[in-house]
Amino acid sequence: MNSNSGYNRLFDPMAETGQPLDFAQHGLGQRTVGNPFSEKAKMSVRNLNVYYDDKQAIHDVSLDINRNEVMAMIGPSGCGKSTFLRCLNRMNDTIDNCKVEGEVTLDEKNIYHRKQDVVPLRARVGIVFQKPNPFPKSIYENVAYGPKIHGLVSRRAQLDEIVEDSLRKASLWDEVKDRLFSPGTDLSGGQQQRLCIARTIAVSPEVILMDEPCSALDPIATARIEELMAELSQNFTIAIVTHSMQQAARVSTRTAYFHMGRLIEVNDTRRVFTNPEHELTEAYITGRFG
Ligand SMILES: Nc1ncnc2c1ncn2[C@@H]1O[C@H](COP(=O)(O)OP(=O)(O)OP(=O)(O)O)[C@@H](O)[C@H]1O
Repeated sequence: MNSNSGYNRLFDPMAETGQPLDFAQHGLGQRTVGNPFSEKAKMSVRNLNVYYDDKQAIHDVSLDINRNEVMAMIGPSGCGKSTFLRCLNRMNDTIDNCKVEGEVTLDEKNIYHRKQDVVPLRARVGIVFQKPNPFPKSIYENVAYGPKIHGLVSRRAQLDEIVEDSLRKASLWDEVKDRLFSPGTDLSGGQQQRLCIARTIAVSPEVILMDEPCSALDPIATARIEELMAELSQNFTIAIVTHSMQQAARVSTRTAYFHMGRLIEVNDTRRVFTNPEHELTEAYITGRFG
């Protein structure tokens, strides 16, 4: 990749003009490089634009997320990763000043269709947040709540089975099996995050969204969650936003690089971290900005 003044300016877009970089002027952001599309898509996003009041946070993003893959979303702070992720299960609907345009499909059905009920949608596309947020209820109730409200069980024995199975899949069962009726909030941060993952799994989602799920955790708890992601990807489709490039490299099969609301590059994770196609991706992964 050549070094020239235009290229160098990309590393510090504010430096010369004091204005955000004009992507059109640099011929950037007109088209995502790499492989944003796939024939095995579980979810497809087309021409997504997202605004907070008049400010545009996502610009014309199109991307497919495959069945049983772990897709990592990376990029500098404020580039729109979380906004994009929240569009995948309409969590942005809960933000008053947020407007979403474009199409997002799950198994080829538009999730923004006016007849789409968001409650079953969010059971099919679950989300785990940055900060573990167990309900102020017992460990058991945290996991049992979703299956109960979604009417997935009719008998107590069935519920017990789902709770145990979900806690096992979240790699937490052995640590909590003797204290299922103590408060979820008494667990350590890492255990609470695994409890939140168990809660998400309990309603049999097809896709799990994770928004920086390890940022509040220590390295040991982080390693547990990362191992878990590899196991979960055998049964679920996972999209994860992470600030940690090491984490993206460790857990994901494909990586999407966002920059100032644009999707710059999507490629196999190994390719992104060893031989990125776009100069902006290269600048980011080599630590020249972000
Ligand atoms: N509720 C909101 N109201 C107004 N602007 C918002 C809101 N949420 C996000 N934004 C803006 O939208 C842009 C994208 O934010 P977003 O949180 O999606 O980025 P991000 O890449 O996830 O950032 P970070 O890595 O810092 O979490 C930013 O400019 C942010 O300030």
